Amino acid sequence: MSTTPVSAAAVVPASLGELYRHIWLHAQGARAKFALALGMLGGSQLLKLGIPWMAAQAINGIQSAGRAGLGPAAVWIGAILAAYVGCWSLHGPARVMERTVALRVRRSVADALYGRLLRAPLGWHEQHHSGDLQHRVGQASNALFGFTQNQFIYLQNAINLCGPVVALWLLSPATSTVAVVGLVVISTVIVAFDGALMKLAVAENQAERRYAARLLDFVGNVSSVLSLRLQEGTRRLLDSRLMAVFEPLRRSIVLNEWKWCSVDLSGVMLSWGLVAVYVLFVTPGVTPGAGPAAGAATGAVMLGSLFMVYQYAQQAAGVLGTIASQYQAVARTRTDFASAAIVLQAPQRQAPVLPADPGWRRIDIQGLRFSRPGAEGGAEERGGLHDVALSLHRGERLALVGPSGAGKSTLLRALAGLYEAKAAHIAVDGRYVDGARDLAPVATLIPQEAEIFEASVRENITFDEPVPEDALMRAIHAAAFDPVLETLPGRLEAPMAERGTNLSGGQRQRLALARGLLAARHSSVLLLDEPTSALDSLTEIHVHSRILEAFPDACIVASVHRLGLLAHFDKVVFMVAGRVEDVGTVAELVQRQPAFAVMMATMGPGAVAQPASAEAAVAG
Ligand SMILES: Nc1ncnc2c1ncn2[C@@H]1O[C@H](COP(=O)(O)OP(=O)(O)OP(=O)(O)O)[C@@H](O)[C@H]1O
Repeated sequence: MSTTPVSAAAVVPASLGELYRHIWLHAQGARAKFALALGMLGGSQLLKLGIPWMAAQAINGIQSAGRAGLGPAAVWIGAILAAYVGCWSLHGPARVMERTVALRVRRSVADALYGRLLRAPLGWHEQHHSGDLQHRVGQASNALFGFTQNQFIYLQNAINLCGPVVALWLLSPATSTVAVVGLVVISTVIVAFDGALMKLAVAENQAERRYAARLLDFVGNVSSVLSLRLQEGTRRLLDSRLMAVFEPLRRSIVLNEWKWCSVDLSGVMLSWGLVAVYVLFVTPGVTPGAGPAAGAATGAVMLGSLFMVYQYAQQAAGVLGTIASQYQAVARTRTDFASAAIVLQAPQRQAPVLPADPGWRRIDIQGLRFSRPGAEGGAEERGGLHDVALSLHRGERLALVGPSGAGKSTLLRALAGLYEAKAAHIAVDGRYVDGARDLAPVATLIPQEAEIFEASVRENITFDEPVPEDALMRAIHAAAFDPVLETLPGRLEAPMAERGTNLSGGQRQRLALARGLLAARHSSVLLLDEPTSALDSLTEIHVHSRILEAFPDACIVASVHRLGLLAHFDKVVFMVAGRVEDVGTVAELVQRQPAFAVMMATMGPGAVAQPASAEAAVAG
């Protein structure tokens, strides 16, 4: 997990077009099913639109013919029931199909975002909090999932809005015109409210991610919080982050009430206004489909027709409420999905260029340069690599030595392709490989961090990849985890606690090392970034001999702090401030590099540390 601050990049809500583009993209394999579902849902809604008209026929029939109208009315009522059955036989299966596609979309989005995170360079990850990124992946995939499975609502709203307007037009163009004007005015008000609400939602999402990231930091590092008695301090910090979420939330709560009040009042005014327009301006008895012109003779308004106008007016006004609520949900979806933008725009590591040739004998790296994002070109460029040159020979063991911060881990990460080098010339067996800047295809980096997951020992090592049992046992042996395994009930199936808290620090590191060595079994370059730092000196020497034994033909490049280990290495690569100062045997470097000589004198085999000279060595 990175400890750099949460990214606070501005978020622009995703457009509707973008949402639909992503649905289309991620519904691959089920696009026809999705289109069919939408067609069926539309059909069901259109069928439903005819129901008020059928009801009007039944009521008008009874009003005109009295008891004699009961028979035809019963037929219309039967038709209404049949229409409902028809609606459901389309709607039900279509909803199941629509939601199934939504599940597929969610899976595909979550996988695509995770994939992009995995292809982003490590340097990019170091600038983004893992809790923030995790929140973004969950929020964006859930947002698109919800949007996909709610298409029926949007379709239903569109039809319910247009349908009554068309029906009213057939009944009375004047009423329909008033309805359209009213709907446009109310929609404008809704859009204005939601524009403001969306801005608040962006601020709320950002604050929410900062809160989630901090919570993850504290819960994930609970042992430091408890042992350093940081309970109160962490509670205060978390509370302040939560209050930052509440600030935009409180404002949107108030704005929301204003919005709903306006929508509700204007809806009621619209539906009764339409009934009034119909009664005042439409001549009774000329209503199309109103049945016998009994009303025309008396000048009375036909009840069924009035009921129909009221129903359609209610439907149009009622749908506004639904649209207002859906529009708000869509606005939220646009904002939530936009939180994936950082992941979608993350730089992606180049595909490996170096051929994964297992037969190489010598690799020469020259002019390797790396800059940390944001640090490029500074007068005192910190944390970079400067024109590093290194030759790797098959079967050779190289120890990277240098004061803390010299760039040993940075070099190993750049060689493994986790950091993207700005420039490098790589030649394999004397042949320059155009475009190659790292050794990723032939190398495996085993990191220092012993990240243990809540899973069995086997799962922690293999990550559920099918692996031959003997390869697994060889990796466990090389990492010297076998004596620990003997003591675990259930052995390979023994459960590990989150972060491996049921193991000692050194045991955790050996378990993680076994995972690394298994992953490296086909690699010809092994990059070790102090994966044995938590072991006591004797165990560390023991583990190193086993690793060298297990990889006799590989080139091993290891960052070494305990200089007692140097006897296991052929050469020392001495680094200071991001540069390789010298390469040679221990004896040669003691002669040529005074700083190295001081380190050997104070920390080498048999040395007794002298604080003054140790300081000189660290100052490098
Ligand atoms: N994520 C980062 N962002 C910015 N600077 C960093 C980052 N990681 C390391 N650095 C800087 O890069 C330089 C080299 O760090 P690196 O970890 O490679 O040193 P090292 O030689 O491996 O040190 P150590 O022996 O203490 O592990 C240091 O100045 C360090 O502060």
